[in-house]
This record gives sequence, structure tokens and C-alpha cells, in this order.
Amino acid sequence: MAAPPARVPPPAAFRPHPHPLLLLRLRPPPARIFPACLPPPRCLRRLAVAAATATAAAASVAPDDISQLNYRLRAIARRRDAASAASTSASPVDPAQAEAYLRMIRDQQRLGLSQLRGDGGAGGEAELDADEEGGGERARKGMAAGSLLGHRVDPRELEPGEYVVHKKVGVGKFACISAEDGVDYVFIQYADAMAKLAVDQAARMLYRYNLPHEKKRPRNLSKLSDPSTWEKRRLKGKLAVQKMVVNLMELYLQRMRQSRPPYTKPVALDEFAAEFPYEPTPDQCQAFIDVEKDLTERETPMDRLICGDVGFGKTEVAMRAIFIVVSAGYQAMVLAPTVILAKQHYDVMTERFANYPDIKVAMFSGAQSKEEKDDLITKIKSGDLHIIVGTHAVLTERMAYNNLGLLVVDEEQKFGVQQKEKIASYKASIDVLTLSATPIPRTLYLALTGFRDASLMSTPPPERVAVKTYVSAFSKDRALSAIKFELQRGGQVFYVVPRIKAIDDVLQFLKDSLPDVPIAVAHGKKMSKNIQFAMEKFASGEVKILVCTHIIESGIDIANANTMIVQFAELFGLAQLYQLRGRVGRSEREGFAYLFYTDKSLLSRVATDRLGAIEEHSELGQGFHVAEKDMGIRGFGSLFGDQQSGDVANVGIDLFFDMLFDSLSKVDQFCLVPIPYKDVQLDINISPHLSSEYISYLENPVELLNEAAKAAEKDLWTLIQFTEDLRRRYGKEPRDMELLLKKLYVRRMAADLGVSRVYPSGKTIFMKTNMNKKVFRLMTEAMTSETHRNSLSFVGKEIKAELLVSLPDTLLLNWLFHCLADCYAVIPALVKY
Ligand SMILES: Nc1ncnc2c1ncn2[C@@H]1O[C@H](COP(=O)(O)OP(=O)(O)OP(=O)(O)O)[C@@H](O)[C@H]1O
Repeated sequence: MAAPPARVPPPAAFRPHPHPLLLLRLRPPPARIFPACLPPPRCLRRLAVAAATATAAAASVAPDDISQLNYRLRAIARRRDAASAASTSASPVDPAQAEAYLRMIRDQQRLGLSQLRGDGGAGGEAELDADEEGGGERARKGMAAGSLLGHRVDPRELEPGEYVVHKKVGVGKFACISAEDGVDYVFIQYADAMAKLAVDQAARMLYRYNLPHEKKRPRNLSKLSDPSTWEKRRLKGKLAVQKMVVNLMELYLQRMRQSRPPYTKPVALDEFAAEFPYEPTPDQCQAFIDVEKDLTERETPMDRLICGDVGFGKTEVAMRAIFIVVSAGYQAMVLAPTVILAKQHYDVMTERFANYPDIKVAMFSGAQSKEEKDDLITKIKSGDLHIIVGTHAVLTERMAYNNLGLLVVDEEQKFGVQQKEKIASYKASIDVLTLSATPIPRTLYLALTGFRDASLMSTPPPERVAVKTYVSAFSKDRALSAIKFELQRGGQVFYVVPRIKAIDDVLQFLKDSLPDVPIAVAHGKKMSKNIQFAMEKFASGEVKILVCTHIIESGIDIANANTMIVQFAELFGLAQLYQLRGRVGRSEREGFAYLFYTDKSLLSRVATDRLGAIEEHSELGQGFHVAEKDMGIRGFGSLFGDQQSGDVANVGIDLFFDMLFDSLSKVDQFCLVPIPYKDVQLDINISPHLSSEYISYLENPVELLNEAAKAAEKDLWTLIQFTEDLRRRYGKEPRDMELLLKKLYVRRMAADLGVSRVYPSGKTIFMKTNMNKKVFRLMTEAMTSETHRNSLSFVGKEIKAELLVSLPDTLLLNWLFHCLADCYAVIPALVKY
């Protein structure tokens, strides 16, 4: 907008008032045309009076709708940018960028899928289709239920009493399979009747009804006579999945918009690599390549997940990344969830970088004194320290880096919400490498390859021997003989219990039985200094038995400790047991894990299954199968951020995963193709006439109106900018001008929502659109105004809005403005591109 030339100051009434956003932030928008700080000009006061005396419906419409919408959209853009750690840009996704991104996703997915099928071919989308149609397709192609790509269950594997989900009917209990006239039928008990299904049909429709976290919840059986209740539940689950996929893509895309110059490959990298004392595993090699490419070839900051089974050597991958970044003169921060782990990383890194005296490693944790910390902060700030290893204490506001380039996060899921937010905020500007020992199910990983940069490490180092796992009822004799065996071969023992209060008894029992053996204790309630002290003594070999809680679950790497006793093993989760067991057998020496439960007769079915699973999966690299078994819910959480247990519980994990794969394969259906602004036909008869007073007050009214039209034609952000500038210069516009602006907004939003024609007919407003039903459902589900949501339906190629009464044109325009604003605001940027 052209700046008005210098002239006599306008009458006070027209003087620009503070920025509308500022006003909104200070208090809720006033239900009047003018902000309280300014009296309306006399000429406009009449309009205000007219507005105030308008119909009740009109009065209920806040006059400053436009600022509210502008504010809402800007806030959404800011939140999105913060979440995706993007810059301050509020601009929507660029269509060309989005298209390129979608193409990339499709290609990567196709690759992942063909890998999954092991056929090396392309075109896997039909197989991914887990919806009704896709299910039939897959069955025809002979893919077994419960095969790699699906989570359906073969009814013959079910046991009587098991909860199952039938896609169309809901939750029931499997009763039996019985033959009638030579045909096998599956019988499922529902709340009101017994259902009978041919086995083949059941194989296409049935899932186990597993819940996240193995939590016990009342499982209400569905009613055969009332399919609508289940349908609603299923739809809710499906929408949750779709929202998740869209949000995930959007985050990814936003991140791809960041850029930084690629790092130069350090000349000494090969030398550094050659100093690694082992032969890297094939997966390690691939991860090195992935990370090196991210850093030295890409222009977007790295955000890679290194997902590896316990003890498979993720740390070395991180150290190579650190080497590249630090060699370029940047600093690296390594974040570990516990002091013990931070200390271990510190020791490993100090040793690994020992040949490079210019690279200085430091440890920073809450256990240090204030003086120590202050001193470290000064050195970090001045750039004297290069690798800073620490716990969440490193995230303190006081921390200031000289030139931070890389963040390595170990076990991100173990950090709290606020810390995770802080970590996310780093992603704006620096490269991030996340290490996770929680394996995600392979299927999920591959299906997600297009969405998240991840390197999977599923090959064990060559000398590794599987940990021998024994599950039995607790016996002091068995525990003692296992401990003695380990001590006799010069090794050390972890003795793990689930609760701190059990530690004293164990300690007493061990001291009584092995009076000369040095024992230490580590648990989360101990001061971190004491834990560190105990761990150091254990790591150095001075202490032979460490009695502890699951605090040692992640990352601890003590080559000489190769026997683990877990008492009250029934109280640990499957993934937790897997992680714990991973603490032993981490060198070439054989490891032993004794999982003792208290009393078999008291074991729940779930606990029995869990212990059975851990015993069964004791081969090396079984983490991925365990994760499948555990439904990888924790790994799933680490991929998607906060867990959606509620949504998952609606339909059970297995069906949720199938819906997820389905959604992933159809990402490009979540797009809304905007139509050209000029093609939007708005059949509402409003042509506001601006008052001569307002026109004469405006500097160059014709040009201004043209600018308004052009801004609307360009995009919504330009229109927002235009209105804000207008108000900044001339104050809040009178009602007629507001109507004119609203008309522009309505047309602009309609164009963005793919609406080509808006026409009222009696109490109904029809909006002809190219939007598909999926996007419509996603949108209406997210709408904040229940009134608008309930009035909308999708019929054929039209969105229909049913009003209670037929409205005059001005009110109709207001209604449309509000409704489209709500629609527009809730649709994620990627869908809108
Ligand atoms: N290729 C290899 N061959 C032999 N040993 C290796 C190899 N790579 C790493 N190691 C050793 O294996 C042990 C475990 O490695 P590391 O601590 O990196 O595992 P991790 O993947 O981080 O495990 P966790 O998830 O349990 O923390 C270390 O002692 C490491 O030196």
C-alpha cells in the first residue's frame, strides 16, 4: 500500500489506533466497532448506532471479525512454525515445494514397500491399502492375514476368550471355530448375539484387540444390532490417524524449508574412522553414510533417527557426526537422559577423541557445583569446549554456546515434555541426531521411510553372542548359583528390582550369602553424585554386584557385567525387560539373564505372555520382533511425538496400524487444490457503498480499493497484510468498508478451499467444491464452532450448509465469513497447498 503523503493530521477520530492484534492480546475483542481508546467520529457514530440496533443475529456478530481472523491465522502460523522449529515465516506451503515433497514421499515409500515385500519391484500402493477394498485385493494376492504388511489375525491362531475387532462390526470375543456342512466358521461373541463368519471372510476382517501399554481397560463388546456406535468409534480412530499423518508431513515439510550450507567433509574423517577398533557392521556402515550425506550433501539441517537394537553400536555413528561438525569449527551437544549415561558417553567420547587434542570434551550435569557449572558455561560460551555431554541440565537458560552445530539426543522419549520442546526448538537452526534403542516395528519403519529420516541398525557386531535367558519362579539358590558362576569367571552382576523398597531385602540377602563381595546400590532417588560414584566403582570393577532399579535400563555399557538377575520380573513391561537384558552380553563374552517371577499362580495372563515373549526372543537382534509383539508402541511414540493412546484404544492397536498404513499410502489424497480467485462465483447480492466522508478521508480511494482487490487475488496473507496496514493508517474502517473487505476474504478463502461457487437457496447455502470427502471430514472434525460444524454436510461435489432461517444478504455474508474462516483455520498447511 502506498504511504499517504505528509498532510494535515487527520481528525482525532480517524487517527490510526494501536495495532488491532495488540488490542486483541490485551483483552477480548470489544463488541463494538471502535476500540475503547478512541471515540468514533461523528459521521461514523451513526453507523455504529445503526449497527447496534441491527437484528439480534447481527448484533451477535463481533464487528471486528476480521482482526479476530487475522489474529487467529497468524497465531496458528506462529504455533506451526514453533512446532516445526521453522523460521518466522507465516507464508503457506509453496505448492511446487509441496508437490516435490509428495513426489519424494511416494518414491521413498514405494522403495520401502518393495523392500518389505522383498520383491525389489515398484508399485506397492495397492498392497498397502488396508481398507475394505485393499483387504480383498491383498487376500486375492495370497498375502496371509497378519503378514508383514498387515496386522490382521489368522482366526486359527486365536484362543477362545481373546478379544478381537471386526472392521465392520466392532469388538467381540472369539469363541471358537467350528465346521458346519464341511465349511469352517468362526464364532464371535458380541454384546447381544453370537456372530458366525466363514473363516476366509474373518481372515480379511479380524484383528486382535490389543491396547497400548497393556493397560487393562473395560472392553465393552459391540452390539451386532447397533453398528452405528462402532462406526462412530472407527471413524474417530481413522480421523485421528489421518490427522497424525497430515501433521507429520507438515512438520517434515516445514523442516525441509530450513537451510544451512552443507559441511565440508573433514580431511581427517577417514583417519578418524580407521581408528574405530572394530569392523563396523553393515548397518553401522549404512548409518555412517546416511549421516555423512545429511551433513555434507544436504542443505537442510539433519533430523535423523538412529534406531538400533541394544548394544549394536549407535554411539560410534554419533561420534562420526560429531567429528564432521566439530572439525568444521562448530560445537556439539550430547544429551543423555540420566547422569549415568551422560558420564558413560563422556568417558567413551573422551577416549575416542583422545588423538585429537584440539577437540575438547566436557561433561555438564546437575550433579556439579554452581562454580563448576559457571566455569563450564564460560568456556562453552568462549568456544574453548567443543563437545558438551550432559543431562537435561545442559538445556538451562543460562547455557550459551559459541557456535553450536549439532545436537545428539540419546533416548529422546525419556525426556519430559518441556525438555522435548526445548530440543525441538534447537531443530530450527542446527543438525540433530536422535539415538533410540527402542526398536520400531520394521513394517512401520519401512512404511514411514518417506516421512522421517531414519537409519535402522539390526545387525549385531560380529562377536556378539545371544544372551541366554531363563524365566522361572524366584529361588534364592538359583539366583546365588548364577551370581557365583559369574563372579568365578571374573565377571560382574546386575541385580535389578522394580521398586526401591525391594532393594533393602535384596541387599540383606546378598550380604548374608556373599559377605566378602563388594556390592553397591543405584536407584533414581539417590543423589546423582552418589549414583555416579556407585556406577564408577562398578564400571571400574571394584564393585562386583550392582543392586539397582531400571535406572540402568538405557545405554549402560559395561563389558565385564554379563549376568543379570531380575527379581519380580512380572512387574516390568516387555520393552523394559528387553532393554534391561540388553545391558549384558555386550562384548564377546556370553551373557545370562535370569528373569524371576514371584509365584506362577499369581501371574496374570499378560505377564505370562510377556515373560514368554522375552524368553522366546532371545536371539540377537530380536528387538524388532519384540517391538512387533509389543506393538512397538513406545517406538511408535518416539516417531510421532506424543502418544495417541486414547485414539488407539478406540479401535485397538492392530487396526490402528492398518489404518495408519492405509493413510500413509494415500497421503496425496489429503490435498486441497485451490481454484483461481477469479473463478469463484459468489452469488450474494452485496455491493457496499462507502460513505462520501470515508472516501474523502482516504488518500486515494480508487487505488486503495484496487489494491484491496489485488491483495485478495494474490493470497490470504497479502489480504491480511493489506487490512492490517489499512487499519494502522486510517483506523478501523466503517461498516460498509468492513463488508467490502469481508466479501474479499470470503472469496479468497473459498478459492483456497477449492470452492468455485457459493449460492444460497432458501435456508441452505451450497458451495460447489473440488474438496474430497476425506479432507472435508478432517476439516469438520477439527472445526472449533459446533454450530458451523453441525450445519455442514458433504453431498456429491458440494458442501451444504443448513441454516435455521434464511438470512438477508449481509448476515449471510457474515455467516459465510465465520464459517469459511473456521474451515480455513483448521486445515493444516500441507492440505491447503
Ligand atoms: N562393530 C562393532 N563390533 C564390535 N563391537 C562394537 C561395534 N560397534 C560398537 N561396538 C561396541 O559395542 C558396545 C555397544 O555399543 P554402543 O554403546 O554404541 O551401543 P548402543 O547401540 O548405543 O547400545 P544401547 O542402545 O544399549 O545404548 C560398545 O562397547 C561398543 O564399543
